Amino acid sequence: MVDRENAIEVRHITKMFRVYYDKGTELKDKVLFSKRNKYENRKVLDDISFSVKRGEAIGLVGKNGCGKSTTLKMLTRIIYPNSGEIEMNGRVSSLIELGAGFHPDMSGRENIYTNAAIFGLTKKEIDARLEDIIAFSELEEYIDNPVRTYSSGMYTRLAFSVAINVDADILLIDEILAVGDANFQAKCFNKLREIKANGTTIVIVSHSLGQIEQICDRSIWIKNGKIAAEGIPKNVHMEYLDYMNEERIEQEEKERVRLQRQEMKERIEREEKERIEKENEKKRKRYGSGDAKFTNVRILDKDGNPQTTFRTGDEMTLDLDYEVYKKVVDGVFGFGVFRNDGLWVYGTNTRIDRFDNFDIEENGNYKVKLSDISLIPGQYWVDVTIEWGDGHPVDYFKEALRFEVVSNIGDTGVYRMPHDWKLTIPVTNK
Ligand SMILES: Nc1ncnc2c1ncn2[C@@H]1O[C@H](COP(=O)(O)OP(=O)(O)OP(=O)(O)O)[C@@H](O)[C@H]1O
Repeated sequence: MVDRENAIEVRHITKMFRVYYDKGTELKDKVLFSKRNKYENRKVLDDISFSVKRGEAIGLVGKNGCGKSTTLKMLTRIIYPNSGEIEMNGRVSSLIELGAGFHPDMSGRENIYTNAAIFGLTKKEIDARLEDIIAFSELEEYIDNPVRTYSSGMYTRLAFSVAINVDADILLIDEILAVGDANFQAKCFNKLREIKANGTTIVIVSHSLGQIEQICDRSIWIKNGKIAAEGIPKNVHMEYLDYMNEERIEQEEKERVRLQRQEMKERIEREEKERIEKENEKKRKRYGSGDAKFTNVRILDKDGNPQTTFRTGDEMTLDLDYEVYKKVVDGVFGFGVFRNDGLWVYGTNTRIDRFDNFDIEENGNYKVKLSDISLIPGQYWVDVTIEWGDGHPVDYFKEALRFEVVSNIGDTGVYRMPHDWKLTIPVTNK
């Protein structure tokens, strides 16, 4: 011990635990990951040093899993650090694993003797304080029954009574004040203050910051394996609570970002699905046996130039190249015109137009001249087709061409019906 004033000296301790990976439950995961490294070494405490003066009471605080109990277990020598040193100056009594030394078949009284003996008390010393121990435990009626017949509360009461009556120099307590009923808790709490007043060194791990503030002179906050702060409990706890609050806000922020990312992922997936659907839709716009196919399709004006805008009454020509991959017997060429709202305006083919039967054997071209497109202004689609004689499609090319009709006349409907007015009333040109 470097400083005789110190009851506890912890110097540069590091503690690692092996954390085992979950290999997954499915056979596939087990096979895939069978050779994977099965664990990693997790550093729970990273080069921690602190000391506790004789008669001083300190509290260890920090969020779940930060290593408070691990520290206490190392002080009790239930476990050992991977590196660093711990020195304890005095007899240690620990309220960590309550009643760990109890024998279930022995009575409460017998267990008091064996347990107190472990703490180093002689039979005489135990005799002297037996009544106090039994009285504190409130187990007078049951003290000669085997402890296996005790409820967990009774068990805890007995263990606590022994541990605080063995006159230890150093008392290590892990969340002990959270056990037992409220009355017993209050009794333990008062007893601890009494023990402290008598000069016992105390180290407490508790989630109840209030309890630590009432008993301890100092708090040590452990965070990410290091000591984040130490000092007057109230001040350390304030800092710790601020941090926890910030972390909670950060968690909420993280959760918000996670939700946003999920939404974005879902949107991308939805858009991709829509894109695929559109693609399929496009594919559906062209179907047939594929024995022949349109290769180049366009609309020409009356001068033979490609054009997509026409006036009502203009001339237009559909100019369609096709390739043949397999002879189409009794082939039929056709076309249909649709307004962009889907209205079928017109349709015909070479069979309807009484062509003699012909086979489509070689690459070629066909043209359809529409000498007077008497359509009302709007957008129009043209479907072009190659079919077998029985009407089955070879290449049905839906919406292969688009054109627009413009006019400044202003009549309405689908197509301009040729018409003559004969007025019987006199008309005056103004
Ligand atoms: N025997 C062990 N093997 C593997 N990991 C362990 C072992 N004991 C503790 N740990 C891990 O070490 C870390 C610290 O545990 P410890 O019990 O010391 O935390 P704590 O601060 O007391 O938490 P709590 O407030 O929840 O009691 C945790 O992540 C825990 O899972």
